[in-house]
Amino acid sequence: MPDLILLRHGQSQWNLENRFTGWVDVDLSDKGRSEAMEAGKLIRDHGLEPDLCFTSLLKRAIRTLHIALDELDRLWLPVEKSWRLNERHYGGLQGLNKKEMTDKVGAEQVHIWRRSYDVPPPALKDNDPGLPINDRRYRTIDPALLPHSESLKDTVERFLPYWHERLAPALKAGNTVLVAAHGNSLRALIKYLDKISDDDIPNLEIPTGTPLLYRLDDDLAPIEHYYLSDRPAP
Ligand SMILES: O=C(O)[C@@H](CO)OP(=O)(O)O
Repeated sequence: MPDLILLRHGQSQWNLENRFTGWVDVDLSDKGRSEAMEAGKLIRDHGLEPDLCFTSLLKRAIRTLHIALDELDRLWLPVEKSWRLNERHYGGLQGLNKKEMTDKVGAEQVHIWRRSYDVPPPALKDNDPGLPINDRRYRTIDPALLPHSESLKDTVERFLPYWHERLAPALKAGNTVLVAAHGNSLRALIKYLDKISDDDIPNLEIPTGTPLLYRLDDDLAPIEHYYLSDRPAP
């Protein structure tokens, strides 16, 4: 029975400041580091032993993973990083304050940008220096694949090839897999795993730094899932 542990990064500095973050490479806050440590303890206390780790190209997820692995005394584990696990790209909203935008354009518009399934936020312009195409870490990626902004639907479409090519085979081979990623990239994966409808997905929220265990059958269909903080160790 393959086990998949999903871990949203701990609180970031921009979570704390209530700013749209997306692909901006913001680090963890002090609270985020503590959450990551706690996540490692929970994984250990529940007797889980990850074999392989996957994370994004963004330091809040990478650092969360490292802190959790340090707590597990498993810093030696193989870690694969991919842009496909990155947070949803928030386009022209990146860096703006969510409350200030709510005051400016109204709560309904902000909710559409944050949680609608297929409405992308305003796109970055072609000459924007902040475009991923100008960032060296994405230099090996086909530029046509790199976003100017993304809806959750777009995030699902770029995440799922990675599931099929890397995560699913690792699970089928019998590995316990730990994925340290982001609120919306994990919402994209969970939408697929749990067959959540486009209409229901806006209601799914994932807390920072709390391991979410999926127990899967041999075809990788979920048998059960729960947050490790929700139950005492078996
Ligand atoms: O700003 C972001 O990138 C995300 C995650 O923190 O925010 P939201 O919950 O609004 O999608």
